[in-house]
Amino acid sequence: MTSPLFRRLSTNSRNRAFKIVILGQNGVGKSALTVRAITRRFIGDYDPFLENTYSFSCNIDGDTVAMEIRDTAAEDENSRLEANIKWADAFIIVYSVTDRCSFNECSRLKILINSYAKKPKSTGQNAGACTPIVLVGNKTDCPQERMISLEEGREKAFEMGCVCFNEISVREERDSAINILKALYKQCRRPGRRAELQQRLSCPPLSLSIPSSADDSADDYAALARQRGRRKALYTIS
Ligand SMILES: Nc1nc2c(ncn2[C@@H]2O[C@H](COP(=O)(O)OP(=O)(O)OP(=O)(O)O)[C@@H](O)[C@H]2O)c(=O)[nH]1
Repeated sequence: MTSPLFRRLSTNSRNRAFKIVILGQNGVGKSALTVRAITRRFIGDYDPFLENTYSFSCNIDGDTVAMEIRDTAAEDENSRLEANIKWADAFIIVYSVTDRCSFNECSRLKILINSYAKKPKSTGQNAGACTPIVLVGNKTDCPQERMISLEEGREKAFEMGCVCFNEISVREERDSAINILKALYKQCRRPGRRAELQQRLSCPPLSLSIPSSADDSADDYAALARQRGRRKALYTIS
């Protein structure tokens, strides 16, 4: 990915951009999601060994928001993964709905985030419990190859304490990727939102939300939460 649209960042950048790391097993579409979010384009093939951090800005409800997004490489060794987790403010964990292995990998990544994520300054809480994570099931354009149902994805998001869950097709959908980034930002950076989120995530009931593109799912999600004896989904991003 060498497009001049991208500005590569040094790892010790001091700007105050919102930092997001994309994690997931190889081949799930991390690079595709990153490129789609920044350029709205879908490019078929990406170098699986490249890890890149990109800066860009986007308009969120009239505000220009600076973001840094790190697309991690498939072969990242654990020490690199640890560094990436420590760097981030928030995470997108991606699996492919056509690949059960990639789905199982999400739980391992959540455990690593629990171990390594930045500790919130304001509280002595477990860092992982307060770390905003979005779970994304990609490749919904391959229904014949689907191995993970929407319900399984939602259940996993509950288990992992994710703030959002959505299924998308990076290939087919132009705006889903950027909507996920915006949703994550809104959950974390709006004035007062981060503290509220941390407080709620530190409680046993999980707080979950649905990006605006999945409005229809919000009621289902809330119903699932009630069925499981958990609090109704706390946020619906508009
Ligand atoms: N059908 C389909 N293919 C996709 C989609 N998103 C990505 N792909 C394809 O999946 C393959 C892997 O995509 P990448 O973006 O390189 O995946 P990655 O997770 O970055 O892979 P690594 O760099 O190896 O970790 C490529 O051939 C993409 O074209 C999608 O939504 N639908």
